[in-house]
Amino acid sequence: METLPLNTIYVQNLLVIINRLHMLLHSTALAFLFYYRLCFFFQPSETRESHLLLPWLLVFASEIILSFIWILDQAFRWRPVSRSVFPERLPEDHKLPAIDVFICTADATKEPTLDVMNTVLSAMALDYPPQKLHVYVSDDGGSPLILHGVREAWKFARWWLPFCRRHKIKNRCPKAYFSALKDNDDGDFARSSVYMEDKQKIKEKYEAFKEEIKTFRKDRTFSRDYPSVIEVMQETIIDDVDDVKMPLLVYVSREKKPSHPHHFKAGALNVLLRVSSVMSNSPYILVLDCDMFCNDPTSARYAMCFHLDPKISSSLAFVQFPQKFHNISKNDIYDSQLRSIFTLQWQGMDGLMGPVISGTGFYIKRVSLFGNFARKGTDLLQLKEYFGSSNEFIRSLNQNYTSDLVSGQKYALLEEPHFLASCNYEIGTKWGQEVGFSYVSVVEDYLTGFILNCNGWTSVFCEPSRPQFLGSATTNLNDVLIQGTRWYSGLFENGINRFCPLTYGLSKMPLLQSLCLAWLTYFPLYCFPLWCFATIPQLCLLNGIPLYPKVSDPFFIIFSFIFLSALLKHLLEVFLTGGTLKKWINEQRIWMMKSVTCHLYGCLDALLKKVGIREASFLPTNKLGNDEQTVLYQMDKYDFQASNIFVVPMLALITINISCFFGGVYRVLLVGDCDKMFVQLFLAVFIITVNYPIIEGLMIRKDKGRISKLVAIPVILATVVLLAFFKLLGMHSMLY
Ligand SMILES: O=c1ccn([C@@H]2O[C@H](COP(=O)(O)OP(=O)(O)O[C@H]3O[C@H](CO)[C@@H](O)[C@H](O)[C@H]3O)[C@@H](O)[C@H]2O)c(=O)[nH]1
Ligand SMILES: [Mn+2]
Repeated sequence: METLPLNTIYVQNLLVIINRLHMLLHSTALAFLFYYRLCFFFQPSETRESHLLLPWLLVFASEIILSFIWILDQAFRWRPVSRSVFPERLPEDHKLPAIDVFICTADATKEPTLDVMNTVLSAMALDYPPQKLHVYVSDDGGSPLILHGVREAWKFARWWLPFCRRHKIKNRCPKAYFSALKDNDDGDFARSSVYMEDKQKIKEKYEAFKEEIKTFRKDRTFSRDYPSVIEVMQETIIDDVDDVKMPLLVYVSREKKPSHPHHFKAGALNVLLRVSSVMSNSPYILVLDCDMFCNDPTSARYAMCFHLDPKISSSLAFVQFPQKFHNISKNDIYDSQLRSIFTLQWQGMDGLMGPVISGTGFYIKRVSLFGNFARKGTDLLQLKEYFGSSNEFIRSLNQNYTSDLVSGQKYALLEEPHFLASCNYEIGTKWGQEVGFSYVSVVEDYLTGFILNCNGWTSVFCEPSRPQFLGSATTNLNDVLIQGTRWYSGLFENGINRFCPLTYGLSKMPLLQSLCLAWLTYFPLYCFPLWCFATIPQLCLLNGIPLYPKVSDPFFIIFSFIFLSALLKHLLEVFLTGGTLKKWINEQRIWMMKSVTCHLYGCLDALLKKVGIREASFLPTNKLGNDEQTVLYQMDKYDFQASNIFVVPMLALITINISCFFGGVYRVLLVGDCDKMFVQLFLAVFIITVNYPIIEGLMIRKDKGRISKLVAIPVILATVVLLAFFKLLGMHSMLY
């Protein structure tokens, strides 16, 4: 029936009440804390407990930054919602709009060809009319391996797609399907012998396909200089598969020149955006990272439940599915799943203007990426300044456009796509600025989403219980921190450039939405308070300088309340999203580890980029599982075989905390001022306890992931020497 809604939205009322109550209590306590600090600074200096101002200033600055990030974070908790969809109410297949799928790959050594092809196959097998589905593979490495892989995937798909359709297979990524332990995916057909026969046959085909990809060898040339290659897979093979309806499959490797910036993934997506315009020109686009396979074929229909909903569709830019990963361990020591973002914060934004783009797993409306071109009118010259000089592309902006390339089956005529995929095409145009995915930041996903919000576009977050997409998360410390450095650099950079959410953003969207976006750009600033809290109170403890109220002071209650309220709220959120006590501790731990390392490097990188000392870079993550590392991760053992720039700060900080704790206890026993120094003693104990795995990694573990003594001993010695020096300095300054 026409009148039944395609989707519904619920406000999570209980959570709203809990959140707002907590906001009220916590912010009141924060107000008291500020009052306490300010009183100290306005005291006449003779009556002050401590003569040294600098440590107080640093600790207060840290408290200000933490409170600032906390306030921004509350915007996510203001109005969390959830949604459900009714795909069975969608119009008939022939009325559904077409979809282009963009799959990006960049590096055939880090992104195994077979896995990329599994993603391609899972996308081709989406439950959607095949003639309305067009899959484009962007290969940023220009690798013959990938091209060969795509050709083979096309051949295998002629078997795979009918098999999936015939038996209504849920798991349409062949690798995942064949490696599923139980046959729970076989559905109603599990016992039919026809199915079992078919399964055996397709398994053989898959093995042959795997073999074909494995044995293909071509010397990889690591050149950054090659012309574009575009190949449309065609129905040339007439074998024993009869008349299979196949989606379009296109391989695109854009032109690359060393002299020409290629803008990483955003650049690749923009090329696909243009090339696809003159081929299939579908109104909706699904973007996938090469490792994000479709775990469930229904996502396209689910997305259409929003895009075709007349109540929201006119301003709706995209439907975002959560990033989920197939390689997450139970306790997830690195929080590789980004729990808070995908189970909490995106629901929160969904209740406002909608989540930002998460890079992969979103269905976006093509026109939303074209900026405000509609307002520029139809002046051809102006349009060319905007979109570049391809007449064919500009014709494609017209909704009724049908490409000669596809409709006439004239795949040989690929001149226009090559022109659109060339290095020079974008020169002098608005691509990467006002049109397409943004080049301003390496986190093109965040910034493109931000700009969409600024232009008034909204989004929705769709999170069915069965994950629609599954990718590979980084699961060793080094990769986690390198990836983090790239993200936090990219995010923080957007807080200090002209797209600052609190200035530019605030003038263009509702307050709460801009606060969420501001949280995303400013949370890398955690590095400052966490470095301060791991050093300043400890050094002061060593020298008997109090920074916090005495236990007998009423303000002690305020500080304890804030500490407990933050921890318990986090614990509650972990529990409510299906986590355990262990998961909670692990999140606290990795938060500390990340804050003192990759948050710091990310912020520094962004600052250096701003003054022009550093260039943007994008190291794709490793999607090849390393067995040893995977075992460590599965056993909840931190893999400290990481770069020294990450391990050294952690070691130094834990050394400071341990030494200052013992030094502090000794001093307190000698002087008898435990009342005054209690908070600082407690803080050191807390940090040591949370970071216990570092001590274990150094003293107890014997496996490959332990901390190497060769690195540790010099760091510890140097830290202790510095501390002794500092202690002497402190005594000196107290005497005089
Ligand atoms: O020059 C490049 C670099 C990367 N990629 C592709 O971009 C995708 C994401 O790269 P990945 O190495 O997996 O980085 P992640 O940090 O895991 O990616 C997350 O963060 C990115 C922003 O930093 C988003 O673009 C991604 O969608 C999001 O999953 C992969 O498919 C790559 O092949 C390119 O196409 N060209
Ligand atoms: Mn990835």
